[in-house]
Amino acid sequence: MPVDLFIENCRTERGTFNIGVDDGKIVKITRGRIDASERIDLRGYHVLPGLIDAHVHFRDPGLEYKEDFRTGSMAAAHGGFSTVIDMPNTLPPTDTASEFKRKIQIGERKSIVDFGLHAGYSDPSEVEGILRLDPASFKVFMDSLTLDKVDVLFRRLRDLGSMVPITLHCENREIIMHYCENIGGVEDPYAYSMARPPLAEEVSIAEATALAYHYRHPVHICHLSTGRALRLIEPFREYVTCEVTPHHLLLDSGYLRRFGNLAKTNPPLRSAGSGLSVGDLPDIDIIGTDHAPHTLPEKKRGVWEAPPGIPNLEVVLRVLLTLVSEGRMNISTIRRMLAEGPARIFGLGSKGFIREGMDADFTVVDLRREGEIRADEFYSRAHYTPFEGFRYRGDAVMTIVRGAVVMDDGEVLEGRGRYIACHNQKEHD
Ligand SMILES: NC(=O)N[C@@H](CC(=O)O)C(=O)O
Ligand SMILES: [Zn+2]
Ligand SMILES: [Zn+2]
Repeated sequence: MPVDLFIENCRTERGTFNIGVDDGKIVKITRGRIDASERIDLRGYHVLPGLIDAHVHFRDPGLEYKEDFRTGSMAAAHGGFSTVIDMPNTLPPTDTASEFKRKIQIGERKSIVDFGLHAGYSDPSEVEGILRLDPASFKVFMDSLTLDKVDVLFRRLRDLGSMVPITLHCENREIIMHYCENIGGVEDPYAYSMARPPLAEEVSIAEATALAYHYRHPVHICHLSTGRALRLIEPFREYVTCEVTPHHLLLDSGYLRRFGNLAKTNPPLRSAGSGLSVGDLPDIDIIGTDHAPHTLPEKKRGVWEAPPGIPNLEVVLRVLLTLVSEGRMNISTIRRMLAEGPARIFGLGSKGFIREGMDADFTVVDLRREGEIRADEFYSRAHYTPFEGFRYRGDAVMTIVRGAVVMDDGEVLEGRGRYIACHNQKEHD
């Protein structure tokens, strides 16, 4: 009985194999041949497990004018991602069981790649109903929620016997408000950065790690922005995982001079030398894009009114592969931080690895393909990036989701993304 698809000459870091795919799953990894209805020859390319971006904001529902599940998932496919995990700060927030269910339906109708969902949190009585819908985590913005409410979430999850992680945006609200008062609305992007100093992140991380340690509950810290923040996490690695974005890894506050609000993001880009660098990657669990699209008119507002956020789905892999081509990074780091790591932390049991029985998700890259990053070529609705003009060497040439090609040679095709139940084995029906 022929399988659906036979993918040959899949070069990976562990050697070159042929892969048999049937019903969306990897059914055979072999050096031999398999009878199949369809064939793809990947000679000359490098094959990664389908990449997973655990930190995207698709703005759907409620803010679709910025991005929606269709445009965001097309940007994901174009950027080489076969799975994303979407954040809950939509309108209304995805912090009730009914809103969570609604977003599953929106995603299954519009997404061309697979997706998980981070739940929001406000009412403790919603937690149990949301848990039944298999969220990747509960996301809390520490710059907008008081600690007593965060403590109630830890207690609720403990009482319900759940080990679903709590994902945190770590900036301390009181420190920010205090620094804002002292700076008083100066119309300069640097002033905005000074109002959200590294100290606000460090204090919030201290709170987060203390809660994780006290409750012995997994905590995932988003978009670390300084080396000091990374060192604060060190003693708590048993319970705490962390993420870095491409902009906090490679850009610094100097970019604000040239890009202004287009480089405005929370936490802010840090001064050269205090941020994170490629040398820190072994101590960091995952790379997340924090794909946070806004419109150009919104970004043209004043420094204090323009919304913070940078769209990175169509930038991150090109930037990382360029580091690989420069010998500053090993391609296995991409596999660890953009596939294995997110799958492990967020319980995507059928994804993250090229193994028999796993979903047939693949990101195919051409390590030699060169080009220049241009926001006007993005599938995202957000046509801006502080990486504008970045000359890259290495790009995604094919994205495969459960055996279906959703991007081929840079062109995004049709696709049917599926909601992925996290932290348990049952497929979401
Ligand atoms: N990172 C940002 O600056 N903005 C994010 C929110 C967030 O991740 O904090 C957004 O949703 O726009
Ligand atoms: Zn955040
Ligand atoms: Zn975010």
